[in-house]
Amino acid sequence: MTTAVTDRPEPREGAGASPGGPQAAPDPVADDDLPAPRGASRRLLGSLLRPHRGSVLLVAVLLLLQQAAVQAGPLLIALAIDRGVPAVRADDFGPLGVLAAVYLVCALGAGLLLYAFVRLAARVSQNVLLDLRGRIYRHAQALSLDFHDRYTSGRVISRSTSDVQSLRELLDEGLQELLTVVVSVVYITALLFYLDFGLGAAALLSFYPVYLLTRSYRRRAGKLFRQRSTAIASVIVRFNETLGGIRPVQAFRREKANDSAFERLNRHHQQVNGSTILEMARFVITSRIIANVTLAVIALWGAHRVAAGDLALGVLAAGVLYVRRLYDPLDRFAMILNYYQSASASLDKIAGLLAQSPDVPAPRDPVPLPSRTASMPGREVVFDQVSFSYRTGGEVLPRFSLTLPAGQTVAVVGETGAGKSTLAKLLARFYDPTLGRVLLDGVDLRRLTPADLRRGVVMVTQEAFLFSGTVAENIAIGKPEASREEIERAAKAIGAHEFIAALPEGYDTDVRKRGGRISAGQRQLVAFARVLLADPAVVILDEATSSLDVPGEKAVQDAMTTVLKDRTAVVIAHRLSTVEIADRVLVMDGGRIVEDGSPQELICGGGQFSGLHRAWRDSLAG
Ligand SMILES: Nc1ncnc2c1ncn2[C@@H]1O[C@H](COP(=O)(O)OP(=O)(O)OP(=O)(O)O)[C@@H](O)[C@H]1O
Repeated sequence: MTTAVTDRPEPREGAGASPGGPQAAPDPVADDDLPAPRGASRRLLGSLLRPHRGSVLLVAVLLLLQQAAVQAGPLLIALAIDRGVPAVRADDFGPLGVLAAVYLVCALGAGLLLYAFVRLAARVSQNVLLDLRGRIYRHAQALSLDFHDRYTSGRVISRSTSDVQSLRELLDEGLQELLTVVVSVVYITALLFYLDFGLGAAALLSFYPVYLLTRSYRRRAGKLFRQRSTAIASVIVRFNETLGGIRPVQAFRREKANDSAFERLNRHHQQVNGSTILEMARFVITSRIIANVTLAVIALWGAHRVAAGDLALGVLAAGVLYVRRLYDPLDRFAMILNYYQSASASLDKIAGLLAQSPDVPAPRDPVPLPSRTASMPGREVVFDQVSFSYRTGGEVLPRFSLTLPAGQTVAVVGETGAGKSTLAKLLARFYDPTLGRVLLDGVDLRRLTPADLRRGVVMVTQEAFLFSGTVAENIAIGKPEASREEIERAAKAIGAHEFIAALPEGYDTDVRKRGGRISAGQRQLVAFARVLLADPAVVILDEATSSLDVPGEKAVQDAMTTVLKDRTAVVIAHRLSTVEIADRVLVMDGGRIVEDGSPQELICGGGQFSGLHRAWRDSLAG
């Protein structure tokens, strides 16, 4: 994929219909829930756990052993009451001593096994989350600009933060308890049947209302958890957009309006959250009622049977203990189901994101670019019968063909919305043409490897973007293996060396977020040095519309001339002074190239450009 060495906010969806174009179709990507194929979440979970199969199996074995040790307790107590105590009455301390020793071993063993289980389970879950976060990050980076135009970055952040977090809660806290509950229920029911068939049957019967309750809770809470995850994503999106655009927010005094919009989203999140808590409270209260009724019935019925000599006292004591243990985790079960519901809603959303495929995929059968000698200026660019529509709008560029010979500097001018940036983005392969081909030295851009494309074409957009890191690191993005000498040479050629050397730590100065510590013109210079170092055959420059201060402008203009030299260059020109350095000018209007010629030809030609040029000259004279 082409390196966008600088960045510029893209128009949002819906802003893009061409004048008179057909109405935009509803956009599935505009929703928080991206469509995913059936079973995608399950497959995702499977693929995350598969590398840890061995550990997962060991975790299961540890849990089975640990629960066996824990659940042996009441059985040993029953034996102690019914066999150990009568033996003590007959002065035989042996059986009770043995039972006490076994009890102790079980208690200690259960503790040790729990420790091993928690350690191993934590390691598996941490590795799974590490893998998942990495997958989301890599996938989001690989998705095309078209996707990011429509699915805001806040949503991607929400996927890799709050959604991964709910999965973490399930894996770290919920899953362990869920497995413990399931295993203990199986053990306890079996033990109750072993102790006394009636007790086992009574416990089994009481599961039915619990099952009905759980089913209805899952259904209702599932819906609420989806809503909650969407609501928190909206809060994150709003945060992200506000802070990402903090300059316009403050410039236009949008704080109050933003506050109330945020308040609405925040309140909605609070309400949905409140509903989930209420739903959980309903579950807990009802399950306690079921538990207490079951316990009372078993105790009364058991006492009656003990009195009738039908049941041993120790068995009743163990039965009551087991039934308590059976229902004790029910309170936590609601919480576990919460984790589960919330995590499965999140997993669906993550699977939806990961199911999106890039619109500009890397080729399966790449074609290498013809080799280029140092003396060759740039590469030839051909737009062959190209037309283009954005996915959410009508046709923006009707079919056209265009050849840019190697080494030519082409200025593209035209009214706002004429299609200049779209043309440039097709050349940078941010998008693929709807019809036709874009060729670089005769090779379709779609057939180039990402590395060849990166070396072939670089686009510098209006807002020179600096990543956090040092100035040197920011320049080296153009060529990661570059030495310090190469970096400095590029900066010197661009005319950026003086200001960089004057920074507190020179090239090692951290530019901080978005290069806030250096001026807009200086950022532009760093971005140019980056391109010079990358040395692409074709450079596309989306010239800044904002005027810089006069000395700054001169420095930027000089740097631009250096960057354009000896390569094929496409400049989206907002200043007519830039056009003067071009070999050729393309005038665009409504997505069509309406004039094409050298600056002199067009100035004398009496078309749109000559009018624009006259107006510019007049404004300079005035
Ligand atoms: N991501 C997008 N999705 C849908 N339509 C878009 C998108 N980006 C641009 N458009 C539409 O395509 C048309 C051409 O836009 P483009 O950005 O290429 O114009 P431009 O000449 O570069 O304008 P400017 O000088 O203002 O940057 C416009 O109608 C615009 O609304």
